[in-house]
Amino acid sequence: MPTGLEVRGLSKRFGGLVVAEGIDLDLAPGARTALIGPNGAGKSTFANLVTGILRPSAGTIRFDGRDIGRLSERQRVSLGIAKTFQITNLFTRLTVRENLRLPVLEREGRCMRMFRPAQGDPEVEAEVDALIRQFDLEPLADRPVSDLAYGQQRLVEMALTLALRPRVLILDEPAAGVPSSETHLITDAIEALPGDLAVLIIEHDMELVFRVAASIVVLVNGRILTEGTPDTIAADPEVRRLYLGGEDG
Ligand SMILES: Nc1ncnc2c1ncn2[C@@H]1O[C@H](COP(=O)(O)OP(=O)(O)OP(=O)(O)O)[C@@H](O)[C@H]1O
Repeated sequence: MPTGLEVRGLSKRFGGLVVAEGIDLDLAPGARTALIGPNGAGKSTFANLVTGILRPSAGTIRFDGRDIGRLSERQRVSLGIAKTFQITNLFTRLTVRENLRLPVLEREGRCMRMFRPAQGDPEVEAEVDALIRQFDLEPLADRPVSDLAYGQQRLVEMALTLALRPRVLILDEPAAGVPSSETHLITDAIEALPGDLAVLIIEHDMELVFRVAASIVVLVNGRILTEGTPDTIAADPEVRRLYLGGEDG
């Protein structure tokens, strides 16, 4: 049985506007694939189709061989398909540690415990501590999220998503809005993700993309223009002309 995510012929129309057309994409365990393309190419739409936020007009989405195209977003999360939380989902007045407890408890179906102090639960605390260590957040763990630099807040966002224990992780513009002096935090965090996790990175920062991706898919006008290793993509004249800003770019 095939493992991982297998997308075939995925299409999406908004009225007469075609925003995804016949997209085929596989994400096996351990994949580090970047989805790049100009503004409006359909990258976020693709992510929303995979996570179930949007319904496709045509095509199939399989996970471990099972057709998941009709499952809700929540059902897909419980199977292990997760997209990074947006920063707006962080409780900025709560500490990093307090924020991280929430998805751990949520995953365990123990939301009710939020009404009682959760810090007494050693299993939850051990897991939260491990996430804090993984993302190098130890010195900040007991500070309110609002005290953190933007890049660090984006790390908390990634840690929150990892707390759901996904098998496929979609990072939707993880470096967007992050000052260049903090981009290394994001790159390092992506490089430190579990080796067997399948990761799809949607990102405009080409330095980040070329550092972390093993494979790059170029989307233009809702269609895959080309895909390949970073070296192949960097050398592709059409990609350079259409996306990377010309032959000299
Ligand atoms: N709900 C919607 N209704 C109508 N059109 C939409 C909707 N969502 C997205 N679009 C259109 O779909 C196209 C693809 O948008 P999408 O956000 O997926 O592109 P993108 O590649 O992620 O762009 P960016 O890099 O700017 O985030 C755009 O033309 C956009 O205007």
